[in-house]
Amino acid sequence: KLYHNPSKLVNTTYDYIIVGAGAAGAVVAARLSEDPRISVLLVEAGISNEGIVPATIPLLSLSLTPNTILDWNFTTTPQPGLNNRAISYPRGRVLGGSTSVNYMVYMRGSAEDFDRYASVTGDSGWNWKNMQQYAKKNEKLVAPADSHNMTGEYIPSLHSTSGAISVSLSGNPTPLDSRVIATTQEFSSEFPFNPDLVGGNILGIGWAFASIDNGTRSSSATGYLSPAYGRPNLDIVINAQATKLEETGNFGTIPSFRRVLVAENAGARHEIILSSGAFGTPALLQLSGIGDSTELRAVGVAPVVHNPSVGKNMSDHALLPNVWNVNNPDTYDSIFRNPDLFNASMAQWINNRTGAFASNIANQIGWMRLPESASIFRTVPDPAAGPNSSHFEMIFGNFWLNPTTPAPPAGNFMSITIALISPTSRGSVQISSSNPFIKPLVDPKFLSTNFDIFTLVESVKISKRFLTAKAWKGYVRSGVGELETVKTDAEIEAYVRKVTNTIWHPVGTAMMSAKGASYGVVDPDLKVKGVDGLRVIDGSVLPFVPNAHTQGPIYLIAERGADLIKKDFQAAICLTC
Ligand SMILES: Cc1cc2nc3c(=O)[nH]c(=O)nc-3n(C[C@H](O)[C@H](O)[C@H](O)COP(=O)(O)OP(=O)(O)OC[C@H]3O[C@@H](n4cnc5c(N)ncnc54)[C@H](O)[C@@H]3O)c2cc1C
Repeated sequence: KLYHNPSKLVNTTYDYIIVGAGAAGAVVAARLSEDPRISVLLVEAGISNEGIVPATIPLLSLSLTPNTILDWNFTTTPQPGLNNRAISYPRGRVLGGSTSVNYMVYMRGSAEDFDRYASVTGDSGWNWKNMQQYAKKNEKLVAPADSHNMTGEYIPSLHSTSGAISVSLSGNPTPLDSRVIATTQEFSSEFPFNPDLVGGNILGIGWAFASIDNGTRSSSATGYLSPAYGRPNLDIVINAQATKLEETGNFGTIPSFRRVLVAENAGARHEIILSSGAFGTPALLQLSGIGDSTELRAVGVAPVVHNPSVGKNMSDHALLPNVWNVNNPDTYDSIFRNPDLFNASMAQWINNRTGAFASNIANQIGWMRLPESASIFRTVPDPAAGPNSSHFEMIFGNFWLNPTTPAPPAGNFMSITIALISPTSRGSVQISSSNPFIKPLVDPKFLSTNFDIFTLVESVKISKRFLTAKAWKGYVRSGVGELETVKTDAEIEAYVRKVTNTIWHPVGTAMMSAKGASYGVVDPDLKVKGVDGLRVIDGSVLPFVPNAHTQGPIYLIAERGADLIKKDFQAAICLTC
């Protein structure tokens, strides 16, 4: 049952309470409630996704954040690496969490990402091979909105057609498509074509998948929660911000936390699962006395469990929007600017779910490495997950793809927006008050290392080289702003620091580590270290940001997390059976 107000909840005790209905929380709620013996409460601070039409139209995802009712509206602390700019940092606050407002690019990560998670946690269950069973439960490959023949754009055997989230190739061709692919042929050694970006081998440029079903967003709310709504053992409460977890006793010498404050007190017989995302989860742990004791005392929170790793180790993909003027009116800029074209695109989408509105931001993306001879490797070890993982991503947008700077009133554009995939900067999320309604300080420490700035500087030169292929002759006119004029490394660095922002993929703030490790927040089974009755299942457990837009890997983590809980539940009831 869906409750709109936490004070109306009839039950106050459940087997499991999940805090946060985003990518991960929705998966866990749906999977646990498949078992009719398990009662589940899913608590979500935001509103329902039902009836929010722009959130269903893929291209309008650009309008959903920042600073809307669907967004937590975080802002970073001033970032020295970005000339002290404080940048807005959207997070979904709605059923489906950030999957209801995101740009829908869908990947799983590189095989090496998951193998590294397995090796740093000492749990082979996180390795790529084992995680493919969860990829199968998550992905449902469907036809693109325009039903075009997909031959050559993907490898069918790498995909699942039976999972919960609908995934498709772009259903709207753009003038960039043939040019990007022709460049992979002309410059095949530097920019090789990748025949399928989802299968774990991510290097190269290929066709992008998106969580889109028949021209409509597929989110954790539509893919996981909607089919579970009628279950009598699942309650969902929205407009309900959890403000604190309460200590309920102890298990041996360690404290138990099985109650959560959501207007009323709600208690869990088995566990509370924090799925509040990379900002919400560490904040809730800290508000509940789990964190660095000195830092907690400084803001008036009584420490219960000293764990200095809570809120630390944040990593994210910094985003560098490189935009060029092009000689073609057929870019999305025209649609956004011209009410007649906008209305025609909307009418087409309403009529048959096709056209520009049925697609997301990019039809092709590329995953690139710095050359092995790059001078940075003389002083810095390669931070990538392995030799088949990337240092940066190229996102090819048929428009002004710069989320933080509005497009000018005239002109047509293309973007090669760069995401820094293997950053070495690490930031933090830290409450500044014991008041749960005061937002935590979010400090990603963007571009605070030599490796990060080196990589983005090189990526500008590499992107410019990409556009020297024959396919772009007569198409690209000039770089926008300083992009056109910067030449020396110092000039490019100044440009990078001026325009870089984020692609909103924060992870690591409640990172998992091996059992018994002296750092980390959760064990490999996602249970909070030094605490009984509490797990974290969301992006915050990932120790390194993956080679992917993060929803896919987080869906997979959540599928396995739900499996781990179900096994423990079975074991617990068998003690008494
Ligand atoms: C604008 C934007 C664009 C993006 N584009 C892409 C993309 O194209 N492809 C991709 O793969 N990824 C993308 N991402 C990232 C991706 O969506 C996230 O990595 C993923 O959704 C994170 O999953 P999560 O479960 O950790 O957190 P979330 O999905 O953010 O869910 C956390 C949930 O917890 C709720 N919550 C938080 N605190 C509390 C509390 N105290 N009480 C109750 N509820 C609480 C939140 O409201 C939210 O619903 C994008 C993100 C954003 C913001």
